[in-house]
Amino acid sequence: MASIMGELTVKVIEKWGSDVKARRAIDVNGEFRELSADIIAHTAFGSSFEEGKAIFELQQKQQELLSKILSRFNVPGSKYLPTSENEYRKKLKKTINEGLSQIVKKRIGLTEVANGDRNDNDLLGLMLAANSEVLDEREKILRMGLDELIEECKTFFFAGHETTATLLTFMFLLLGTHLEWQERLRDEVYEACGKAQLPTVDSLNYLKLVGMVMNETLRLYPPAVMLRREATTDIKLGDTLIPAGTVVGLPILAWHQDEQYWGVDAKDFHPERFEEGIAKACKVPGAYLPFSLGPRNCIGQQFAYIEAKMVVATILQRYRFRLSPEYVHSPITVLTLRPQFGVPIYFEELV
Ligand code: HEM
Repeated sequence: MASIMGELTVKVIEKWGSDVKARRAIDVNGEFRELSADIIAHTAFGSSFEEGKAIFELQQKQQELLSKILSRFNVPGSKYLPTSENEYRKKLKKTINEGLSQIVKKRIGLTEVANGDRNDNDLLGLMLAANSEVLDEREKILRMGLDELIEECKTFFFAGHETTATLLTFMFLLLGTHLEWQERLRDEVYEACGKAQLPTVDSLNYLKLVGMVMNETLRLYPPAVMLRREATTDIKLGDTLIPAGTVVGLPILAWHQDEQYWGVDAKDFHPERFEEGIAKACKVPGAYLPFSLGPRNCIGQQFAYIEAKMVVATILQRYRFRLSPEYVHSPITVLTLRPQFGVPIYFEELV
């Protein structure tokens, strides 16, 4: 999986060649969104990645539409009216489900007829393998149907694509303005991974400074700025009663930048705070939750760490970079956080 991440990153870098030579700025937000979509399509669907990516692109349209709907006042029941927007929404959903259903059915067919011709190491293969093992009565009940498998594929793309792209984008914004940190990270990458060869998962484990900058980026720019939880029973929090059925918003971004938890430099880029790990960085460790906490926390956290380290290390090996003066700072939330006007970066090839 990690080698695919590295190979896809190199492909993207090669595509930048003419812009770099002509000293044109590159919007890394667009590039990282495409790269993370490619990575998740390959790791989720293996050899069927092209079909998977086409479906993911439709899912992206669905996300943008949902964000638009959520940001305006909606009359209850209006989603059932035969408006052109509602028709488009339904059509998108149908096309996505049919496309994914075909990929899954094709793979089930391959699994049954030609064992040697399938790739079980991708996410879909692993899900199908786990799904076909019926060990006892309890597991039989847990088996997923086609609809559930399709929903899982959609969740993985939705949850694992924009989020990692946001992390990478803001990391480049910060490293493109804190050039001394960029140099420190590059030295670390050279030492752990060498100057030219693709980093391995083992070598990524030695990238402590890269990990600190990643944690600090997720603190300042958490891709999920707000989480919601519904109280299933009446709950007392201090003196406040939260009645069952109440939806409570958890303001992650506000907690991540609160001086009472982080100190007076709460709004500044200061990766050293993570030198001794996450638990020691904050006065209240539960106030740092870019991946949420508890039983529904992020299942893809390690995947995201490996992906981000691989992309950053591969680029640092080859390029020095700085933020373009054209950059306009205006982060917005379109379900996840993103820079409204992109992040233009000038790259310079290292010889
Ligand atoms: C920097 C990258 C990422 C961030 C910041 C992030 C953040 C989160 C957060 C905050 C949640 C909890 C949502 C909630 O409770 O409402 C979540 C859930 C989830 N994430 Fe991630 N995520 C990232 C990358 C990924 C990746 C790469 C994958 C998949 C490969 C992934 C898969 C999931 C899934 C499947 C869930 C739902 C878990 C459940 O409901 O049980 N995430 N993520």
